[in-house]
Amino acid sequence: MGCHMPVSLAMMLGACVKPFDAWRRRPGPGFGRPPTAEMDSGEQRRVTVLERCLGSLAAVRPAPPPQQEKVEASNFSERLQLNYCPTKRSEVLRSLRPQEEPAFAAARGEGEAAVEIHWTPAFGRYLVAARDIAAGEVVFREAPLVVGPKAGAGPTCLACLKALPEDTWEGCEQCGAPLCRPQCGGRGHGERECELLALLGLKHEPRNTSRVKQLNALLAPLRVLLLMERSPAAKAIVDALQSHVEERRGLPIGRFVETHVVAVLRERLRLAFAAEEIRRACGVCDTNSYQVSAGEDRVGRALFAAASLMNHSCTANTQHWYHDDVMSVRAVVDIPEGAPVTYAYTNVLWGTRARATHLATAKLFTCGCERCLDPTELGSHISSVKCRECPQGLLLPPAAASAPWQCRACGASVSAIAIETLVRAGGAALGRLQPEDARSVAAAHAHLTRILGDTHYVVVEVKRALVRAIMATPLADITQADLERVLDLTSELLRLADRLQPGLTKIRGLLLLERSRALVELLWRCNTGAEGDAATHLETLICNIPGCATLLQNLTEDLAKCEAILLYDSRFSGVKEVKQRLETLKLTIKTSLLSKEMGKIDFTDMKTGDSPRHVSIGGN
Ligand SMILES: C[S@@+](CC[C@H](N)C(=O)[O-])C[C@H]1O[C@@H](n2cnc3c(N)ncnc32)[C@H](O)[C@@H]1O
Repeated sequence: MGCHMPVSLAMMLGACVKPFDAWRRRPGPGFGRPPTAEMDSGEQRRVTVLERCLGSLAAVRPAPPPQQEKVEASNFSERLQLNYCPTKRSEVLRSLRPQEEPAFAAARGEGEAAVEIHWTPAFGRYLVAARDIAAGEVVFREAPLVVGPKAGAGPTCLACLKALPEDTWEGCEQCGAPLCRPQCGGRGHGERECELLALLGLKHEPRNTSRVKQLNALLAPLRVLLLMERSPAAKAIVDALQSHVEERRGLPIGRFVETHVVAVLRERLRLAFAAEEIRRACGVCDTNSYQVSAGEDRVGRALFAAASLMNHSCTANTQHWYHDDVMSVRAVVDIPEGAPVTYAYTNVLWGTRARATHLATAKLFTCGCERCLDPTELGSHISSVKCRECPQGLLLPPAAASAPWQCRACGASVSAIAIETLVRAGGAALGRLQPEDARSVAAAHAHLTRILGDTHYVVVEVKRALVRAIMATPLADITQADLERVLDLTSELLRLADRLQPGLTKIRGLLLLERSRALVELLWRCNTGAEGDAATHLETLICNIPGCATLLQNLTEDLAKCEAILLYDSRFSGVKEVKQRLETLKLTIKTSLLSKEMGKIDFTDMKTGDSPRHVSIGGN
C-alpha cells in the first residue's frame, strides 16, 4: 500500500483501541467471526461473497511459479482462481532457494487454503492463518483485478508503468495518453479505455504535466469501473471490498474525488456510472490498493481480491513481491495457526506520528499496537529527538500532540511546536538530498544527526540513503574508509530492523546484500594487497584460522539468507554476483592457507556463528 515520506507531525495518536496484534493465538471464545446475528446483513453478505471466493480458490490446482504464469486478462474469476495459490504445507527457508524452486512448486498440491476470513466489529474482516505457516513460505499468490499508475505520480506508461521523462514522452497515437512506446498499449491500455481517454484531449495538449497527474488520479478507479461493467464476478468482489465512502465525504479526499474524478468521468468522459458508484470505486482503490513495482522504474498501484482482506500491523508478518503481474504474499516470520496474517500499510521505519498520519488520512483508522503506544517505540527511539541540554539525553514524544516533549535524563522540556519545526526542517533537508552524491548525503547525515540525534527516523532514512549512495559507486572506486562506514551503518540498521521489523524482510535482504558486497570487497583488497598494507591483514586473518573461517561462514550464511529473501526481487542478480566473488575469494584463501601448510580448512563445513555480525578487519 502506498507510502510517502511525510515531513510533518500533524497528527496525534488517537484513542487507544485494542491492538490488532494482541490476537496472535488460536481463536478462542469471542475471537473471529461472531454469530451471524451480530453482523449486519450487508456485512454478512459481503463476507459470504469473499468467503466463496477464497473457498473456491482453495479447491483448485495451484498455479505454476510466477515466471511461467500466463494470465488471461479477459476472464477474471478464472484468472483469480489460477493465481490464488495456497501452499499445502509449511516450507522452511532453505526450500526457497532458487535452485529448489521447482521442488517447492511441486510440493504444493491441491489442498487447503493457508488463510481464512475472520471478522470483528473493531477490525472488520481480516485474514487468519488456517494452519501454521513457516517464515519464507508463499502464503498465497494472486493476480490483480486492476493495475494503474500511482495517484499523484508523474508521467507513467499506462500499459507497463514505466516512469517516463517529464518532457520527452510520446503519447498513445489514438488518445495521447502516456505510453513508453506506441506498441505498449494492448492489454494494459485497452480499446475502450483508449476511446474514453481520447475525450480528455491529451492529444492536443502534448505532455501537459498537470493533465497527466489528473489522469493518474482517475485511472485506477476508471479501470475498476470498466472491469465491473465487463464482469459480474468482479463486480461482486469489488462491491464487497471496504471503501470508507461515507467517512470520506466530508474530508479533503472526498472533495478531491468530486472535482477530479466524479466530474471528469461523468462530464468529460460521459460515463454513465452513478456518482456514488464512482466515489465507491475511488474509495475501494484508496483503501485497498497495494503499491507494486516491477523493477525500480516501474511503480504503480494494484487492487487484489484476497490481499485486500489483510489488515495492517506495524510489525506485520508478511510482505509482498510483484513479479510478472502476480503478487506473492510471503510470511516473513513463522505465523502460527489462528494468528492474523498482516501487512504493514506504512513504512515501518517512520516514527509513530508519521505512520499514524498516513493511516488516519489514507486508510481512516488508528492503529493501537504496542509500538504505537510506546513512546520509545520498542526501545528504538526512532521518534525521540536529541536533547540540547545534556549530551546523551533524548526528548520523548508525549501522549498528547500539543504537550511539551521531555528529556528523561535531565528533565528539560521543549514545546511541541519547536519539535515540529525541527522535524519539518529535517524532512525538508531529506527532500533536497541528491541521492547519487555520496559526499552531500554524508554532509546531510552529519548535519541532521546534530539537529535530531542519531536515532531519529529522518536520520535513519539518511543513513539508508548514504549506504545506497556509497554502494552505487563502482566498487573499485570506493575508499576503504567508506566501505568500513557501510559495514557500520548496515550493521546498525540491521539491529534496528531486528527491533522494528524482524524476519525475512526486504530491508534485511537489501542491507545484508550491501554489507556483504562491502565486506567481500574489503577482503578482496586484503587478498590482493591492493590497498596499502592490506596484505598483512590477510596474513593476520590467515593466522587466525577460526576467525577467518567464522567470517567467511557468516558471509556465506548472510548471502544464503539474502538469496532467500530477494528471490522475487529485481535486485536478486546482485546477490549472485557477490556470491560468486565470495566463492572465488574462499578458494584463493584456501589455496593460500594450503601453500603455507597452515591448515586443512573446510569452508563449507564450518561451525555456524549466531546472527551475522560486523567483523572488523582493521586497516586504517
Ligand atoms: C485493506 S482493508 C482490510 C480489510 C478490511 N478490514 C475489510 O473488512 O474489508 C483496510 C481497512 O481495514 C481496516 N483496518 C485494517 N487494519 C486495521 C487495524 N490494524 N486496526 C483497525 N482497522 C484496521 C481499516 O478500516 C482499513 O481502512
